[in-house]
Amino acid sequence: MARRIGSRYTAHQILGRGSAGTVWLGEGPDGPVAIKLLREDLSSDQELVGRFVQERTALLGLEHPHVVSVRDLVVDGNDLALVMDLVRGTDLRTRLDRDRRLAPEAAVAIAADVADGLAAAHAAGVVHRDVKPENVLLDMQGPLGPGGSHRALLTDFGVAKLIDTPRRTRATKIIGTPDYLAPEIVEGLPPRASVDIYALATVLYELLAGFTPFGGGHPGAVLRRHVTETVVPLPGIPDELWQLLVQCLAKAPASRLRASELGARLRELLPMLEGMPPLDVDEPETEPAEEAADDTPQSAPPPAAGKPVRRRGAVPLVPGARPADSNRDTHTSMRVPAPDELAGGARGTARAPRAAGSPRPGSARNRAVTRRRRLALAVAAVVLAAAGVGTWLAAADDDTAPPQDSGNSAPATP
Ligand SMILES: Nc1ncnc2c1ncn2[C@@H]1O[C@H](COP(=O)(O)OP(=O)(O)OP(=O)(O)O)[C@@H](O)[C@H]1O
Repeated sequence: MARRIGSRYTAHQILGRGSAGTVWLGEGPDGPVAIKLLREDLSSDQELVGRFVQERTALLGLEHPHVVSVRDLVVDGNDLALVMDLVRGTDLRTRLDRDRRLAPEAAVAIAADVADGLAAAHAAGVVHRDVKPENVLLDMQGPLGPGGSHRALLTDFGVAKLIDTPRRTRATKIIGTPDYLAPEIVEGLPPRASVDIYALATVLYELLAGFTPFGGGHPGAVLRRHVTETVVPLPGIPDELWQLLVQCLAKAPASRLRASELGARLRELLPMLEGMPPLDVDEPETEPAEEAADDTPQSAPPPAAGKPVRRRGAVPLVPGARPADSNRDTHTSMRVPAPDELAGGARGTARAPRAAGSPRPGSARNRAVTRRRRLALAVAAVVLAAAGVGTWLAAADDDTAPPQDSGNSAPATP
């Protein structure tokens, strides 16, 4: 059923729902548009409405081929709406759900588009703060790009910032999507442009691998990994691409590339990646939920003991929000962990991509492989002990957990 939004727009049909509201296919004076109608509890918040109006210029000013432009802001009675360019296509999460992994050329082309969009935003002083596949739209009506990829456009600019008002989120709270949160945010520092680079590198890793570098298990474990763990190389990834990922996933924000440079470097890699098939990587084991300590996010239902939890996110962007027809819980709202919580605990760590076909940790097959290796090691121990180097074996005993560097340094190349 059609619905009037302000005096100039009509919303015809729901395109989808997110945690902040519903996106409608609509019509305006200049043709079709997408209208994001914010949830009623948000639109009735006077402080939030004030911020929308204040940020109007920044939100409306962004024009770029890889950014979904906001055309208008409507404040009308109980309605608070963002009127955007309509993108005829799908979002990158839907594409990933369908294909699981993309060929490196297509993945890099999409990431380069997003980097270019970010470069324009950062030049205008706007930090996105919520770069993730859900916020990348693929234009399926335009011409195809490298590797058959569709043009990618970044959407939802400024929305995270607007909703993240001091009253809603005290300084000790983290707002965002755990898998894509830069370590400095986890540590409570204010988000700068480099958080978008970290999030984009996480998205690129996910496009290549089919999972995020630090995701899996309870959101608290995910946040800790961002701060303490080093990204583990993906089997078969070209070295130049890996180095770029590592640089942009650096713990130190200053070590990451700027968006414009990242876009240019990614495009330089495209010819080299032409025709390369998707990487042959299996998803690492998801940790059981009971690893969650006392940092259960607000409003998240307690997971059943021992039951694996879903890989992404926990609770909506705004406490109390529940996407009505979406099964994607993509945001978290948690307190900033204390330093000892971030540093401590091996639980939920030691995730590593496995080459396809290699056994999962803890599986029967893995235990059989482990037994065989232990036997081989025992035999080797006898030989080595005879040679007087038996101590070497003690260090080599744990063959199931890959080495994890908890520092900030870049890992070795694959
Ligand atoms: N400008 C647009 N043109 C076409 N479809 C859009 C547009 N913006 C959003 N959509 C679609 O509307 C749906 C909901 O988008 P929305 O931005 O509200 O949520 P989200 O980003 O998926 O989740 P969240 O807001 O919780 O991060 C998505 O499936 C997206 O594909």
